[in-house]
Amino acid sequence: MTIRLVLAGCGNMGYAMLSGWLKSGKLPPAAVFVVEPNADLRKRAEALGCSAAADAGDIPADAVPDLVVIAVKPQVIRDVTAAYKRLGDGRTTFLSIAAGTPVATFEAILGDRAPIVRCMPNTPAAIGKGMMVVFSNRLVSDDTRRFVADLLSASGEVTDIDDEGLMDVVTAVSGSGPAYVFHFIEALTVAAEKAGLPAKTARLLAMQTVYGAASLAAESGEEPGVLRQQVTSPNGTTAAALAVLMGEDRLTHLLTEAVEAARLRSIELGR
Ligand SMILES: NC(=O)C1=CN([C@@H]2O[C@H](COP(=O)(O)OP(=O)(O)OC[C@H]3O[C@@H](n4cnc5c(N)ncnc54)[C@H](OP(=O)(O)O)[C@@H]3O)[C@@H](O)[C@H]2O)C=CC1
Ligand SMILES: O=C(O)[C@@H]1CCC=N1
Repeated sequence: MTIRLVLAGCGNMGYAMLSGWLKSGKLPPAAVFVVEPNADLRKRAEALGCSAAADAGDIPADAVPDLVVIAVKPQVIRDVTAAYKRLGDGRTTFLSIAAGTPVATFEAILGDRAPIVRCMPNTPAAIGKGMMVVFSNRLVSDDTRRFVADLLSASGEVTDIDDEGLMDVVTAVSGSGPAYVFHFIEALTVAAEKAGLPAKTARLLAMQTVYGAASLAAESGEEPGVLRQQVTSPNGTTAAALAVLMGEDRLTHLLTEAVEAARLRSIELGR
């Protein structure tokens, strides 16, 4: 079958996206060629029905994929991208998910004919519940934008931005954000255990509470603040807890600091 998509890097995020695409049926596994040096990760991709190789040099020489997805660490991005220079003649679109790395870095390597899309996904993409934020260079045609948006929509919500400078804060909010929520689950579990619940029950309550609350916020169409007030009886238990979290805007300050730390790191990674 014709290779339509090359995935360079099938680690945490590359695999999450690949799984979402294949599950949706938008892409047949046989149309995907994975380049990944780690043998175990190659096997994992092959188990999905994709072809895989350790090196970009193993891609059939006559292959002209619609899309090359660059899903490697920002630290190796230049070397990895250079291996695909032959595909920079305008027929193949490049989609990078690397934190920090600007479109200009790819343009400098691939030349001035390559359509380049920069996307910031997150790991819930693996189950079709990701958040994908997309910035495209001027060579990406409307047709290609639609094609990429359709593919990415298999992984969850897709939104465009036209100011690339905002990608660092996007990364700090939705790219890294699932880790903040996972840590919240961990922290609530610890608090529940410290207050006397058995470990298994503590974990179940923390997990289902976050899942249920996020689902209610997404599905009810109600503002989070209104939903919060619906839980908070006057002078009740929730009010007592919220006085700790919201007093002096504690949690908001903490998250503002965390997002700023991630944003600054994203800028550093792009240098
Ligand atoms: N994880 C996340 O939640 C998110 C990650 N991202 C971005 O996604 C990118 C990948 O991150 P993540 O998946 O977490 O990282 P991983 O380390 O899990 O995956 C990257 C994979 O690329 C492999 N690799 C190294 N060199 C090459 C090469 N020359 N060709 C092909 N593959 C290669 C690595 O192998 P080896 O380990 O052997 O070097 C590794 O398996 C990063 O740029 C990150 O900023 C974006 C949004 C969210
Ligand atoms: O931690 C990181 O750098 C990557 C980018 C966003 C999520 N993970």
